[in-house]
Amino acid sequence: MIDPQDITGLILAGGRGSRMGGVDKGLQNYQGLPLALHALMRLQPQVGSVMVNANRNLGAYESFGVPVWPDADSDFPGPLAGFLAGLERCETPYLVTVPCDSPRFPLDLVARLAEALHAQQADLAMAVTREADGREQPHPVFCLMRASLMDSLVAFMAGGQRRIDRWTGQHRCANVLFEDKDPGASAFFNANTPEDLRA
Ligand SMILES: Nc1nc2c(ncn2[C@@H]2O[C@H](COP(=O)(O)OP(=O)(O)OP(=O)(O)O)[C@@H](O)[C@H]2O)c(=O)[nH]1
Ligand SMILES: [Mg+2]
Repeated sequence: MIDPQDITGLILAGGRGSRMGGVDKGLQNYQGLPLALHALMRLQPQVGSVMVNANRNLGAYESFGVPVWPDADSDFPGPLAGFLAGLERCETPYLVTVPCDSPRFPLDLVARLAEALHAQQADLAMAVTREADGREQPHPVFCLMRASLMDSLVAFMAGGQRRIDRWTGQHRCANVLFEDKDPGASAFFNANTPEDLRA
């Protein structure tokens, strides 16, 4: 069993938001509150502590009352840079990431990832959903990992690589299937465009 207190939660809000016109996606309102604040409110009860990874408007994220860490590199190399920023600051044995733009992710996300990681003695666990055509769709930014993977990630990124699936593929990974009762209202819905936000 993994104690939730041994897990640090990280909200990934460090992207360019280019499909949303280059805005800071985590600060865009959804049902009256910033997207990243929705993520924070959902994640906080599931873990021991939470931090935010952001690269712009750091003061706005700090006003949520949790630590905020930017990427070490300021050239937006992708979500793995956020993983690294989190692992560098993580003081617990586990780190779990969620993106800032999925305000309805499951309330038992972390518990189920932790259960699978423990049961399979894996290094990582990630969420997977089933598409309408039966295919399994991984969601690698919903990822629980051992904090000891930091050295591996440093080496991977130092080699100029940035693809999440390439890195996770180097480790023993537990895939956790979340069945959506209503695929039209998926818990893993994410807002990439202004239209997504209004939907
Ligand atoms: N730290 C960090 N996080 C990133 C970076 N790029 C994307 N992310 C995060 O990874 C998650 C998934 O990325 P996307 O949904 O593609 O978001 P995005 O990159 O801001 O948006 P687009 O520019 O439209 O692709 C989001 O939570 C982003 O904040 C980056 O360069 N650094
Ligand atoms: Mg992107």
